[in-house]
Amino acid sequence: MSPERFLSPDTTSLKICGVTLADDAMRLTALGVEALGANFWPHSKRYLAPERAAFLRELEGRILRVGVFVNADLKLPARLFREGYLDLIQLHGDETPDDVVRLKEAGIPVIKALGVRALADLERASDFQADGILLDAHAPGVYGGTGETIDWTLARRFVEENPALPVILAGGITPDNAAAAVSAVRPAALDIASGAEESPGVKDFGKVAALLAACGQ
Ligand SMILES: O=C(O)c1ccccc1NCC(=O)[C@H](O)[C@H](O)COP(=O)(O)O
Repeated sequence: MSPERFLSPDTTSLKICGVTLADDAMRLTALGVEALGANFWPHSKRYLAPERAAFLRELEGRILRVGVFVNADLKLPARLFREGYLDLIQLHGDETPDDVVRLKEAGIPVIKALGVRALADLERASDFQADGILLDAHAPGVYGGTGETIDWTLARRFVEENPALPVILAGGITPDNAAAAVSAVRPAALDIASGAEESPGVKDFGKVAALLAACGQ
């Protein structure tokens, strides 16, 4: 799976975020999940230390491997991309438009996450020359993985007003509301952490199967 295919608006792809275990990554791949997220922010409940991430290299070409970073020194995502751990970088903190440009100039595909409370938060999207924008709950200090939903009406309007911009919808998506999220927002992808796990960093494959079905797979 290439970043371009994952971000294509033709269908809604599924990204399961916060993977910490090699076995979970293999099972997601075997089930045909398009993308997994590995969280390299040390304060996350789903933190994956780079020295424990070797399993990601074995999955090259079989599932899109997305690295989640929060206010990191950009040398870390650049190194993990260059060394074949990752296919796409997700900046999920207070990164600037220049941070995105620096990674893009190094040939690294990037998506930028925005915490959404109101229309003004969405207006920041045009500052970033990212390959896609991820809309998540606004979560000061925690940054993500909260299980809180965002206003899907605002998200749908954002998708309609930016037809050339891949939009990934996150925040509080579960097997119970995923199909409704797809039909209300029609994003390029759904991104799910807490709604796909039995405990932080440990995936629940009954939930994953239901989420795949909700995305029409
Ligand atoms: O999941 C985390 O712990 C996390 C912490 C800090 C930044 C980002 C984080 N997760 C990134 C994701 O892409 C999640 O899928 C997204 O925030 C949605 O989470 P959830 O509402 O639990 O599905």
